[in-house]
Amino acid sequence: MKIGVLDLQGAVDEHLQMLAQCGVIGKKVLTVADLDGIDGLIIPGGESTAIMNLLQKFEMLPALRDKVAAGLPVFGTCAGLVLLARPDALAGFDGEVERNGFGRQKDSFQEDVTVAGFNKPFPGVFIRAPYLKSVGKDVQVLAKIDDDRIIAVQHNHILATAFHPELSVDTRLHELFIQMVTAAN
Ligand SMILES: NC(=O)CC[C@H](N)C(=O)O
Repeated sequence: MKIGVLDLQGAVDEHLQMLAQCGVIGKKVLTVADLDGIDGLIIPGGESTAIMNLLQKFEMLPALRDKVAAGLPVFGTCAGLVLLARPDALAGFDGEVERNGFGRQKDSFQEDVTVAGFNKPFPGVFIRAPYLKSVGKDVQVLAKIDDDRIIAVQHNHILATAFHPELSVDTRLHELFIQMVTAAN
């Protein structure tokens, strides 16, 4: 199994280390050609506007959009969630994003979150994190915070979290994604 990590900007090495801990060798994806032959893709956190600009600059956006539409499993964390939700970016699922949704006071924080299907809380690392105000009917909400802020979703072959699982020691979300990749291939 080959899982790519989009390497334009953001927390790339941490995702590669997490994949390695799960027994999967990740591959850095820097060009359109790198998208060929991968079974799944992780889009890291960072700055969604910067990643979007680089996707356009390196002419990767149409190819990646097509792959997402064709069923390539994608796991987006933080800025990756923003790009998956934006209709003009990857349009991976239907959701209304509030960027930097936790404001200045709580720019960065750690909080245990309850994730559907997990038997104990997940240590959520939030860094200028977005949240989803609402999602489409066919999008499964995996976690919420503060009652109504959606922070993890699954939609068919798409997984997205507002927090950074790669910055925790908990591999369960990466394992879930690896299962999704296995199931899709
Ligand atoms: N840690 C992050 O990925 C922050 C995301 C950033 N606030 C954005 O909108 O792109």
